Amino acid sequence: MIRRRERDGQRAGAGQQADGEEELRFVDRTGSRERAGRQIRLVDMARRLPRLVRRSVVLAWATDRWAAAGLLACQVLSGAMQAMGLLAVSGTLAALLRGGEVYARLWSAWPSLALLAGAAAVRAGLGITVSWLSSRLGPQMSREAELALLEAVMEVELAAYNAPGFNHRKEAADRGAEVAQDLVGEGQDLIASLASLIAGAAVLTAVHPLLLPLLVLASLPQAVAQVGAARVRYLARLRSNGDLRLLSILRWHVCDARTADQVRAGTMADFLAGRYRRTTGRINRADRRAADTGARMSLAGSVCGGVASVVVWAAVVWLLATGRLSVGHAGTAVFALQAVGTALRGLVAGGARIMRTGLYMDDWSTFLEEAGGYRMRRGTVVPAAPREIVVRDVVFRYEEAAVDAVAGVSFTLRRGEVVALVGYNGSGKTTLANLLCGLYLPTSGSVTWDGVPTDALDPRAMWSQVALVPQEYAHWPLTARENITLGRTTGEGDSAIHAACARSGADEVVAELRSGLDTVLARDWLGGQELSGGQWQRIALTRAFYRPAGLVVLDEPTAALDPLGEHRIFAGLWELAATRAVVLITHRLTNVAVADRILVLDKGGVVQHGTFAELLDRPGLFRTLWEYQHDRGDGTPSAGHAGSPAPRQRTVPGRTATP
Ligand SMILES: Nc1ncnc2c1ncn2[C@@H]1O[C@H](COP(=O)(O)OP(=O)(O)OP(=O)(O)O)[C@@H](O)[C@H]1O
Repeated sequence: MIRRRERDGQRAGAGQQADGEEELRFVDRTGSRERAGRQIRLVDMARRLPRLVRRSVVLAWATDRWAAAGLLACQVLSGAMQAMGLLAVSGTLAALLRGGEVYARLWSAWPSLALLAGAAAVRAGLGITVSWLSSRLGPQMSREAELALLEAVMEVELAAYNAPGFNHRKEAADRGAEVAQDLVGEGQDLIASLASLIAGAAVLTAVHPLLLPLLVLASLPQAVAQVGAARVRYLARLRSNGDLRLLSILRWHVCDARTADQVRAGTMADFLAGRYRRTTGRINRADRRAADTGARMSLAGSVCGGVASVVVWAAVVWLLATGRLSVGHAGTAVFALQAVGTALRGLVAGGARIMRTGLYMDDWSTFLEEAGGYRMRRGTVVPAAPREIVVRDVVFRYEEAAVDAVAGVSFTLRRGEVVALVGYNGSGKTTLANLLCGLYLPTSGSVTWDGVPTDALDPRAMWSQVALVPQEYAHWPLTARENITLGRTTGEGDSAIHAACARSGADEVVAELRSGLDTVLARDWLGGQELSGGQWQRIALTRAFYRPAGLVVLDEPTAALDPLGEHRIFAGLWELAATRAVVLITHRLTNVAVADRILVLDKGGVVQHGTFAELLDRPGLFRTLWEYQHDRGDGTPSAGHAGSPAPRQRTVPGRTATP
């Protein structure tokens, strides 16, 4: 019956609301984790526990070896103290129950009493030490795990972000890093329970060998129930992962300053709250189902455990009645039975918890090992600024896409050239630029930098030769200086930054900043300042002017600029291209007049190429696009559109007629 409920829970979490309404849900591939979660059983747990405890010790050791060693020593000592305490109980009872005068009995019992008090005091002290060391070690372990995850994420191929499976694995790993700190407490509880169990079991066996096996058998029903409840809770959480992700994204969009105006002006509050409420409703239903099932399992386990305990106590009474056990030993057995019972329950409950944490940690460590399956495995050739980038028959298809984003493109880009990419939305311009930069690797065909394919180049060395200003550039919450240098400084200091600002038009922006280049470009920070969209774009463009890179890619570089700002950028483009290869992507066709060559893309392929004048002269997609933009009502294209930069006259040495 319990199994059937677990299966029902899975169906309900798979994408359909209880009221039958279909709703947008994240792709959430929990297949392998689901299988792992279903394996949480007593036998698997017993098999995996040593490995999990070892992992917790190794992680703790790597984080802070003194704290880890201290914790282990405390637990071993605590177990020894427990055994000593139980022996002292036995000694005390034996002395007190012996015949004779009461003062004499008390006198003979006092060494055991003193030992009992001493052991209790030492255990209390050890408990405080354990909690002190654990609270120092736990958060550190999570931070170390987070850092390792960040480092792994920065080492993956950019293409990974287009794969739903990768994002899911990354989030599962994130949860693993978050719970890494629980491993300390859980590992400690487990070691403590084990130490108590060994101590209690030794004493119990010494009292009578029948008692320990009986107690273990009596504890089994509760153990099975607890592990079952842990499995149900883990699986419920796993199946709610997609919804939990949706909630965190909704929260971010509702609270973020950049979307706050649209939430209000778009009167989206009720819509977003409704979506949030429905999602939490689904999670709550799954949680409630798991809690109910877990409680039913625990109840069944407790009832069976209760009946089994009666058998154990009956055995003690029988041993006492038949003279197989002295009264003193029977008293010791009572304490030892309680101690061992508590330790066994602790062992199982702690085991179930650490098993669950272990599954999350598995997600984390698997991610680190494989970087979500997308670790960069490129070559080691260190390139100089490229003289020639050759694109040959390049095809690129995004993971799980039905069609190619770039379909059989060939052309050559040379140092000193400005090549413009134009075309409809979604025609593959940005993807092609990312292929030139080696951010993506071709599905087939090749992109070579001076004869070396991009997958054979050392990626960091290659990207140090790339200055990319994407359509959506980052607004780093850093100083203006750091926002321009991106952490890469030259020997020239601020003078190089000011020179780049002068070329991009950001000099006016920096001049108005409260602390100049030291101003943090985010209002949230003390003394920070926020910029307008166009001011941010000038800062982003300055990055390209500042960076000593051989390839510059500008994707819609002036979309937010005023006409003066735009004029400055395009007037400075030839100067920028003097020592570099420049790729320009823009929908404002008047601006592509500055390019030496224009490639017109449609559905991922190059359908036209040529100079600005050549393309305007011929019928084709470029002229159609031009007419859409500049049609003056009489159907004639306005080739001499006022304000458009003069077509570039300079020729590039070695330029070929082919694209
Ligand atoms: N991350 C992605 N995952 C899957 N498909 C993508 C991704 N990015 C782009 N695409 C698809 O690839 C195709 C080319 O997109 P690309 O961004 O290169 O076009 P573009 O010409 O730069 O468009 P725009 O002019 O709108 O910027 C489109 O069909 C798009 O849907």
